[in-house]
Amino acid sequence: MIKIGIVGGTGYTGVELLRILAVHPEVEVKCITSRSEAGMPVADMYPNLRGHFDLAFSEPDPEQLAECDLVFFATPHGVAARMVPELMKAGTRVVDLSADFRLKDLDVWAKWYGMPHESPEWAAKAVYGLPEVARDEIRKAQLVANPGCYPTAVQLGFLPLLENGLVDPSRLIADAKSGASGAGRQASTGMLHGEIGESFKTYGASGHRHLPEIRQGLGQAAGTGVGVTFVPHLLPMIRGIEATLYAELNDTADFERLQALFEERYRDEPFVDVMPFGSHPETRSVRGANHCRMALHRQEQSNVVIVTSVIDNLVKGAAGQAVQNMNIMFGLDERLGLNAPAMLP
Ligand SMILES: NC(=O)C1=CN([C@@H]2O[C@H](COP(=O)(O)OP(=O)(O)OC[C@H]3O[C@@H](n4cnc5c(N)ncnc54)[C@H](OP(=O)(O)O)[C@@H]3O)[C@@H](O)[C@H]2O)C=CC1
Ligand SMILES: CC(=O)N[C@@H](CCC(=O)OP(=O)(O)O)C(=O)O
Repeated sequence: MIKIGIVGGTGYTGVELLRILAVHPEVEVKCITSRSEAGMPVADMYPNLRGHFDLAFSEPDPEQLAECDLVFFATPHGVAARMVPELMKAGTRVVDLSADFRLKDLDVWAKWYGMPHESPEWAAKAVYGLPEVARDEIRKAQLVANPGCYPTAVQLGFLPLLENGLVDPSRLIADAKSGASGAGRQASTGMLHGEIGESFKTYGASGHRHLPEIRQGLGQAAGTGVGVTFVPHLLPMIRGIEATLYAELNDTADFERLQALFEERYRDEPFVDVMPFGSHPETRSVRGANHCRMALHRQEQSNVVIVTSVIDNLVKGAAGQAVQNMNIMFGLDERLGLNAPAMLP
């Protein structure tokens, strides 16, 4: 059994990790940390986990964490950068759900996250954990930077177009919407039901910290710098991201082969579903599931290809993708613990 530690077990992504790991046949969760709830049985706080975990939350203890085979960090930015070097020295493997190890340019990281990076050495060595791009590197990695939620939905939708040089990489648009769980569990006025219910708004339209992450990933796929306009929106729902992506085709004749190209690109990917041309993927079709569903569209007399891409921000956008990465790192079937279809309605 793989011995697992989770730092930040009381947050939304932490409890989602527990929900997935509760039915994973190859893992044993050894410690789940929370500073504010240390001593409280996990199942008292999260009754959905009654009967699955006997553990109580504990203070983060570097020695106890170093005894694990793999530690997930489900913590705010900055925590993993501080704690990871010691775990690396102990030979423990890490999947970090925060953004600490996602960006290779640490000046850019410091600008967006408002602090200097505390572990430049490991930021350089970390593997960006988008399995559909970096499966072989993830297999060998000691430290995996789990992608952000918006960057997952956006990159998966654009990748086939950019990898094949079919669109103008300088004029990409990602219009993305998220449910409120994307902001985490800590209380804030802006996230009260009374503030976001019956309403819909953009935020971060002049710049969001996922923009440099999206640029980095798409730039690698295109083999050149990309120009992306990324605008996030907050939806009055709990889970889910929908990203509507726009790109200008270099040659409209290519349109005919786009559907086949997308199907071929993702044919062997267990968690990417290319739906029939013109479909409208819904967030509820991936709710609680590790899938990204996408579809292609074209409007009459237009050279713009539209890709709509949906994920559950807490699953393929966070905890599910983290478990997928763990499965790859330990040579397991990638789908273990992640086979459940979405909940409908
Ligand atoms: N929510 C989402 O959809 C997504 C989130 N992420 C990222 O995953 C990470 C976790 O997100 P989320 O679960 O939403 O966050 P939450 O705010 O819901 O939870 C944060 C957790 O971290 C713990 N924590 C906070 N500060 C520290 C610290 N200094 N040392 C140790 N533990 C700490 C908290 O417990 P306590 O304070 O009691 O120790 C809590 O358990 C974030 O970096 C987030 O950006 C990534 C993709 C999607
Ligand atoms: C709705 C909402 O607030 N979403 C969050 C999503 C970001 C997130 O989860 O952070 P990571 O970079 O760790 O992925 C936001 O826009 O800040």
